[in-house]
Amino acid sequence: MRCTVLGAGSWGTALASLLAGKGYTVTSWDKDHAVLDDIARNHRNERYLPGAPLPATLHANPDAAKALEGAELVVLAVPSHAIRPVIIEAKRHIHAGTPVVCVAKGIELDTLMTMSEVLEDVLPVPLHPYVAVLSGPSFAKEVAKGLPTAVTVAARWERIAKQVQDAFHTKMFRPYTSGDVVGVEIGGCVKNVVAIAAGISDGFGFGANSLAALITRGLAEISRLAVRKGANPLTLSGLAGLGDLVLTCSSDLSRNRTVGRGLAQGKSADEIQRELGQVAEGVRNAKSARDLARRLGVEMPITESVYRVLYENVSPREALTQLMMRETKPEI
Ligand SMILES: NC(=O)c1ccc[n+]([C@@H]2O[C@H](COP(=O)([O-])OP(=O)(O)OC[C@H]3O[C@@H](n4cnc5c(N)ncnc54)[C@H](O)[C@@H]3O)[C@@H](O)[C@H]2O)c1
Ligand SMILES: O=P(O)(O)OC[C@H](O)CO
Repeated sequence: MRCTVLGAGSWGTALASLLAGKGYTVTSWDKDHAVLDDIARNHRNERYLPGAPLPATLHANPDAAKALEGAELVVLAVPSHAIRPVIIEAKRHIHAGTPVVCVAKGIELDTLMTMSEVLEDVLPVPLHPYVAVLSGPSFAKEVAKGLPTAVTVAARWERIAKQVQDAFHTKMFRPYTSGDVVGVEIGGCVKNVVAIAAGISDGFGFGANSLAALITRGLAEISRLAVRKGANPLTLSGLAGLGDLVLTCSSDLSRNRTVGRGLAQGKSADEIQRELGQVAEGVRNAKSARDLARRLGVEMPITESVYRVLYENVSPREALTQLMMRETKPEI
């Protein structure tokens, strides 16, 4: 099978490496030509996955048309804010009937569309059923090391979800299928925002009680938003919901959690992101998820608090006080 992975950052490279390792013919594309050069010449991506050897069968091409030539599977692995421009550019090179798998976790600013909604907005109607999303607890660094990982692949068409599941399945990478595209997307996106709150909590030296409360109440508000968008609530207790939320809130590998820790130390989001040198989707998603929640009339107090810290100059301490001192209410 010929696969094209658009985006050669940490996640795109980890997945491209996985697919190439299965014997598929895989080509990576990115706007950063230095990264592509490193992949093609040295079988490395020192910028995003330092130290990870990549299969010699993983190719790289800076020309999107050539990279997409003959693709039977297209993976979109750029950050969520780049999905629209990238698919606008790529669509004329994608043949009808080719599954397009989005692995970015986000809600678009301004339009407040999920990634599959953005793809359906750009792609011609006959291609819509071929859109899939892959999400779940999956740090690129661990996948690149071949550590056991399970994820969810959702598509409107069961046949497409199954096709994508088969394409990614290995001894160490186990995808489950789902028909609940929006549930998988909202879970994957909003967990990044809750992870920032978890990082703040950790940065303040708060303990296990706080973390458990954030994960549980975070899941409650993620589920409220997802259900309001038509999701099955059970999806949110799966890999793309609770699974990814627990992972991201509790591991130091998480970039979003790292942002939260930096905020607790008094750094600005810009400064922390510069230091990271990689995308932390929760920063943008705090705004888009909060705007979407307001538009749909869904209460999301943790998301609202993270938004205030990032966009309204409220100090993390003050945001915590506001969060804790809201009017008391029943749990469910
Ligand atoms: N890294 C992970 O562990 C991981 C795991 C699961 C999902 N994700 C999701 O995958 C998406 C990508 O994240 P990442 O970790 O690979 O980010 P990253 O910061 O490691 O890499 C982003 C890549 O996208 C490229 N890029 C950015 N804008 C572009 C544009 N307009 N056109 C072409 N290329 C562009 C950059 O050059 C870079 O190579 C995010 O939505 C993230 O939440 C990441
Ligand atoms: O490092 P983060 O916080 O962007 O999380 C990466 C993945 O989304 C984990 O599943």
